[in-house]
Order: sequence, then C-alpha cells, then structure tokens
Amino acid sequence: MDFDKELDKSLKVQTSGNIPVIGSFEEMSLKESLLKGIYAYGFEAPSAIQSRAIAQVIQGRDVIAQAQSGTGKTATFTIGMLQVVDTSKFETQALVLSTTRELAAQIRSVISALGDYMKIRCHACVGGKSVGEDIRALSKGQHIVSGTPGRVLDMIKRRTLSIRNVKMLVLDEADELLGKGFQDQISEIYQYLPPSTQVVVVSATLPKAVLSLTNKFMSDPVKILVKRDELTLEGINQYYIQVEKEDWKFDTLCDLYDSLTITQAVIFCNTKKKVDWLSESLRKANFTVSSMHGDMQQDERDRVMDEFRLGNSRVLISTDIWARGIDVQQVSLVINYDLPYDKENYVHRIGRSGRFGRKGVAINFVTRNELGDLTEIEEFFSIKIDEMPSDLSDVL
Ligand SMILES: Nc1ncnc2c1ncn2[C@@H]1O[C@H](COP(=O)(O)OP(=O)(O)OP(=O)(O)O)[C@@H](O)[C@H]1O
Repeated sequence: MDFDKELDKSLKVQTSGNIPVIGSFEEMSLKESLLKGIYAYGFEAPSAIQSRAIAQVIQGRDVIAQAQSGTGKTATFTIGMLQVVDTSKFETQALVLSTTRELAAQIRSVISALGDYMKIRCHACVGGKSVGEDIRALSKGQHIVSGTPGRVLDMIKRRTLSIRNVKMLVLDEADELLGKGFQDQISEIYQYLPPSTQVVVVSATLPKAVLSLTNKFMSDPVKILVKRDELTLEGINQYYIQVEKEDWKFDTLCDLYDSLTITQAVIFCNTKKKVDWLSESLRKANFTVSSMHGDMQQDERDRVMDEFRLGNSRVLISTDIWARGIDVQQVSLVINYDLPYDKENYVHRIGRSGRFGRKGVAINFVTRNELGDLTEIEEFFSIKIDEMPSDLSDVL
C-alpha cells in the first residue's frame, strides 16, 4: 500500500496564505548529503506536512506546524534544520526542545540519522543524565542540541551551552511546552537566544489559547493547522468497553492479554501509583509486562525503552510520559485503562498506534460513571467511539 498517498488523501489542513505543496524531496533544493540521508533512512516521498512546511522552515519563516500524530512532524523540522545548519562551524545553530527525556533522545537519533552524510553533530541534553557528560559533549561543539527545558536552561546558565549562534528554536509538543509546567523555563530560554532566532512550533494539538500565546515570540508566522474534527486518524479504530465497576477493568485486561501481544501495546494509566499497581498485579497473575513512569531512575527508564523498541517486551504500562511523540512503529493497540484528564492527550495517546498510515486500535475502559467523560471526548473531537465487538480478533 502506498502510505503517503493514502495518508495525504485523508488529511485535511488549513494553511495561511498560499503555501506551495512540494511533492518530492528532490524538488526541495536540499543539500546532496541531506537528500542522501533522507533516502538512506527509507523515506521516498514527503508527507502532507513535510511537503508544505519544510520549504517554509528553510526560507527562514517562523512556522506553526500542526499535523495529526505519526504523520512525520519530526522529520519536517529536522530536514528544515539540517538544511540551514552550516556543518563547517562547530557551534550550536539549532535548538529543539521537547517534553520528555525519551522524546528528546528520539529526536536526537532522527537528526543524527538524517544528517549522517552531513556529519552532523547532535547532542541530547536531558535531565537524569550525567551533567559531566553533557559538559564534555557540548565542549566538543554540537551543531544541534535536542533537549528538555530544565537541563538545557541549566547548560545555558553554566555557559556550557553557547547559544550565541543559534538561528532556530523548535518547540516540539509546543502546546505542552507553553502550558503551565514548562512555560517559565521556555520563556527564560527564549530570552537568552539571539533576537533574530527563527521559531518553529510543532504539535498535533494547538488549542486557540496556545496559538494566541505564540504572538509573543513569533513574527508573522506561516500557519499550517488542522481543525479539531480532522485530528483523529481514520486508520485508528476506537472502541470502549464498559465495566460495572473499576475493579473489573483488571479482569477485562487479563482477558485481552493474548490479543495485546500480537504486536505491541501501550496501556495508559493516569498516575504513577496506578502504573505500579497495575503492572505488579499483572505480573502476580503471571503476565509479562513492562512499565515506565517519571519516578523511575533514568537508567531503568532507558532500559525499559530499549527493550520495548527492540520488541523484547510487548506490553508497556505507562503514564502520560508516553502520551506524546514516542514513535514505535510496531505499536498497534493502545488501551486507556483510565481516560486522560487532558482531552488533548486523548489523540496523542491513541496516536502511539497507527504510525504513518499503519492501522491501529484504541480501546477505552470505562465504568458507568466515566461514560460521560467518554462522551465529552467524542464531542470535543467530533468522533464516534463504538462499543467494542465481543471478538477482538475481528478488529485487530
Ligand atoms: N516521508 C516519510 N516517509 C516514510 N516514513 C516517514 C516519513 N516521514 C516520517 N516517517 C515515519 O513516520 C513515523 C512517524 O513520524 P514522526 O514521529 O515524525 O511523527 P509525528 O508527526 O512527529 O508524530 P507525533 O504527533 O506522535 O509526535 C516515523 O517512524 C517516521 O520515521
């Protein structure tokens, strides 16, 4: 199946002005070494967001790029960034900020892979890792830094990360970075950057309040936006299972376990405590599961992540730390053991499946009391979530 064409037909975007759509990577006038990196990585044609936004980033415009989950936003800003970085200068010219350490590390590896033939130097600057290693890596000279706000700010303040020559700032998962938890750190980092820094803002969800905030630090941005009712992917089938009481969710999950391991599955809970409880209970019942949340040591988080990426573990239980950006193509099933508190995160969570045109299934566990929350999600995204058919193999 031609994923690109399928994907393009079903996705609707709104753009500011008349933004040209460039149908191939060759037509983007990219450096030879970058083009080679793109093809070596296995990309053949640009996705909808890539064919619109890459050229705008390269032209130096401030860009607001919204696109559905798993449709190639990372490569959009990465290709734009790699094209404008001058690799003969061993100084940091672009800075990418994201919400979790795992996501910052994933972005670093995409940058390194696509920029392989350009001999790009890119470092992930994230919390939980040795500061000494950051200092060593940064002192060698890194063209691009991908990091989480706290550690990046720390490195700037220590003058270990020199931002004098930064030309571009990318805010991935921008709505979360500009929300309460990160806003102060982001604005502090921004104030250190040269005034002419180009800003690229990226996310699958960009609520109006966030869009209006961007006026403060972006000038006349090009906007590529998706309406809320176009945000869920057609390739992800969404269902709910209603249970009498919360306790029964556990038995329902046990019944589903065999189906979960057909490919890979992610199960979301709303709290770290519940992740611990659910994974321990499943293990006690002799099911093999991995788990991950923000209170775990970073080396343990890294180990769980590596195992899951390699496919050595098939069922991962996590909090919203896993909701955004993480790309594991084999994930075809997402279970919301709890519905997310934050409606936006619903599309991010279910978007861990159905990556780049692949099929996915999302199952929401709800008690009678939670049915109203499910309806709110349906109304918010203008979707219809059906009751799960009795035989899951019909839908997987
Ligand atoms: N042009 C392309 N051709 C083929 N595969 C692609 C292309 N662009 C991206 N991909 C692949 O699609 C997958 C999803 O891409 P990516 O992680 O960039 O999505 P995203 O839009 O950032 O998603 P999210 O909203 O979850 O952050 C990745 O595995 C990536 O390698």
